[in-house]
Amino acid sequence: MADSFSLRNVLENFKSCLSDNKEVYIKYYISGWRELVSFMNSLGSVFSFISKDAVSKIQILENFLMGENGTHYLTVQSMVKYELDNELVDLTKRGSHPESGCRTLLRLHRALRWLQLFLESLRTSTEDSKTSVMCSEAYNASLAQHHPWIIRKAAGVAFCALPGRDAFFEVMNAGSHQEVVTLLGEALPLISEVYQITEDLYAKNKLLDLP
Ligand SMILES: CCCCCCCCCCCCC/C=C/[C@@H](O)[C@H](COP(=O)(O)O)NC(=O)CCCCCCCCCCCCCCC
Repeated sequence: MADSFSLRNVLENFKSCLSDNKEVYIKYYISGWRELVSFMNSLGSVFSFISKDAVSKIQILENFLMGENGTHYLTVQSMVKYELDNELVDLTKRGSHPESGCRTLLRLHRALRWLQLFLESLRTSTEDSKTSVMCSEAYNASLAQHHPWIIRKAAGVAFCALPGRDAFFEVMNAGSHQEVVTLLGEALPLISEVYQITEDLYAKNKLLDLP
């Protein structure tokens, strides 16, 4: 539910993501994204084209996880191995597997980089920092490179509708400004670790440019 969002829940999910041997559980990865999407929805309908796309990607992964081959989708590592071994991924151009788990997760993975940059700049921001500026800088340094002009344009319009820094800290629902900053300091290393493990795995398997 939109009004039950708390930054703490996001943190909990990303914490639960990592197994003892540093594999990434898809279940918690997508729960983390669901939390973030519910947060974004509470910010207003200008963001709905973004949340629709995120939800559809979360749903694709959830369907794999719940489906008959679900055991192969327990972790990002097992998914990559299973889909590659069974030639279930379109590697160079879109073909018979336009919605593979690998390419779908890659889209969220790139968005996780945006999140990491955005949260880091929120954490270190000062009273006169603007959320819209922090958000678009994080976007330009990450996701934007993968988006066509029209999406970049629409994203830019949406960013202008972001609440100011004070209100933003408020809706994160994690206590005082100082408490939010502390929590961000705890959350970021976890998010970064999940990001880096996925990035290395995708790089090793040459999956970073999946169509
Ligand atoms: C709170 C501010 C929200 C700003 C969100 C920044 C991300 C902007 C992304 C714009 C994406 C526009 C939608 C369309 C995307 C697709 O074209 C594109 C490519 O997909 P395709 O290869 O299947 O065609 N899709 C993507 O790149 C995946 C985008 C997933 C975006 C997820 C964003 C969730 C944001 C959650 C915000 C939470 C704020 C956190 C503060 C505590």
